[in-house]
Amino acid sequence: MSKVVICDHPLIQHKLTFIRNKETNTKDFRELVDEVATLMAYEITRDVPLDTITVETPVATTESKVVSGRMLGLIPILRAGLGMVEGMLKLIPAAKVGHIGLVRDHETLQPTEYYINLPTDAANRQLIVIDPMLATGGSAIAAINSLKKRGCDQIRLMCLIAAPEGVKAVQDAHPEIDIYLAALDDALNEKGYIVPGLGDAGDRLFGTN
Ligand SMILES: O=P(O)(O)OC[C@H]1O[C@H](OP(=O)(O)OP(=O)(O)O)[C@H](O)[C@@H]1O
Ligand SMILES: O=c1cc[nH]c(=O)[nH]1
Ligand SMILES: [Mg+2]
Repeated sequence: MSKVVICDHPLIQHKLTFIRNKETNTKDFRELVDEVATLMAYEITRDVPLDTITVETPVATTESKVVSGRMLGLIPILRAGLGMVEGMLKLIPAAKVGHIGLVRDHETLQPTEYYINLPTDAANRQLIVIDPMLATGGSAIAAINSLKKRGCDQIRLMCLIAAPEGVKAVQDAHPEIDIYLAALDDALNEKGYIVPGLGDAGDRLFGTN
């Protein structure tokens, strides 16, 4: 079974409080999501393989580490996943970015894919699917299905906030996928929103609705 990692660094938990607060305006919300994405990028890349190279310091020649040639790819789920991309690229500037557009029907909660554009070498990359919200899990599962259909098999999932229902659904559908979260919340409400959550991530990021 995969692991679920809660990135509970104090700075992440602090910023998440302001992200949750309904009084936080769009500009601050966007900046905070960006900052938390940077901090989570640090955690999700903790196990990337390293190579050893020789480097000359002003004092001596020494062996030192660099991130190995293994390539990363970021796959934000549109729209809300976009809010986390720049923050991650600050730490992983060489990553390529692919996009999957999914929208969840407000009544049925079923996701529909309306767009996909991946790096041509996506199947050779370690991919990180990014979405602030893991609610029923339908969108994350659909995104991972889409990636697997195109030959990608190195995939992990990164979300700000998840409901237990969403975590279980992803684990049932894709048991090998590791999930990185800033918080695991209590439940879903009758409208499919995470409680306590943060509301509609896309609307809060882009000022819609
Ligand atoms: O786990 P699920 O039940 O599938 O719900 C989570 C999805 O819902 C939201 O997207 P939404 O459909 O609102 O699209 P948007 O990002 O364009 O607002 C969110 O960003 C996730 O993609
Ligand atoms: O709470 C939720 C659930 C799904 N999508 C959101 O943006 N928020
Ligand atoms: Mg939305």
